[in-house]
Amino acid sequence: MIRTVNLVHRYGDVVAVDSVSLSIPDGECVVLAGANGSGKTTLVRHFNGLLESDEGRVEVNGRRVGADLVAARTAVGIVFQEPRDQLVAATVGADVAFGPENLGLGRAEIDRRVAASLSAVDLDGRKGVRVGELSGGERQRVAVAGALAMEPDHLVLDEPFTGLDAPARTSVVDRLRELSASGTGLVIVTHDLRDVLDLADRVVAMAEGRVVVDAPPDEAAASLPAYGVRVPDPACGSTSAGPDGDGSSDAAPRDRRC
Ligand SMILES: Nc1ncnc2c1ncn2[C@@H]1O[C@H](COP(=O)(O)OP(=O)(O)OP(=O)(O)O)[C@@H](O)[C@H]1O
Repeated sequence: MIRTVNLVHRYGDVVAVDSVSLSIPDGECVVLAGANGSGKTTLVRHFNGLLESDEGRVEVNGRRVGADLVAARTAVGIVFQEPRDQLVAATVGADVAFGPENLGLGRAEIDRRVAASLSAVDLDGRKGVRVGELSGGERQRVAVAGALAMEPDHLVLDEPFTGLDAPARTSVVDRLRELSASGTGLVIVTHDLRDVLDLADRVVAMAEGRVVVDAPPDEAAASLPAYGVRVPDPACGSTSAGPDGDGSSDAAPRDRRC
């Protein structure tokens, strides 16, 4: 369980997260939506202690995050927007092994985790491949595998579809669907719900640092465009976004999907 209580984060005069209280039970798939700058990334960086709060607190499994960072980072894995920046080793296998090695696990356990994590993202047998030879979608999946190798209760993905073409997006969504079905909690950060709405148990939307929507997807969908969040068009072939979103690219044919 991830829990924030009246969490406030400021960057100088900017209140990026403004008194957010949120509980995310184990196993739940939450889509965290909102326009650019609404505070999503800042909020999730608190989930495993990458930032310190100005006010309020964050707990993971009932413990304050700052009191046990290793426990928080083991329970909550985060994959950021640009996976290229997160791959730390030369080969796929070495990269995925990096986290478990830092936990001080034995070789057999590390090898088991690497194999299971690569299998979960459909990259079985690719551990010897050099990271530089991977496509964008494959790099994203290696980043997810690296987080999975920590065997987290919750996997947080910040804009996991940025820069991916349609087949790569589909591949990542398929993997996320399987992970969710196998019990891993997911928090998917996005300003575009087209790929993920049907995965979600719950949609939380932010605007100006506050939670403005917290509801099941069917209920949430109608109010999201007003907060700059693209939602799938039931007629298929177009999307809608409010004035605060980046709906300017909606008309681009390459961006359309059903
Ligand atoms: N390192 C930083 N220094 C100063 N201001 C920041 C910093 N990071 C974010 N901000 C500001 O905090 C607010 C929230 O930003 P944040 O990145 O958390 O929002 P977001 O919803 O994740 O946006 P995006 O979708 O663009 O990543 C914005 O006003 C942003 O400009």
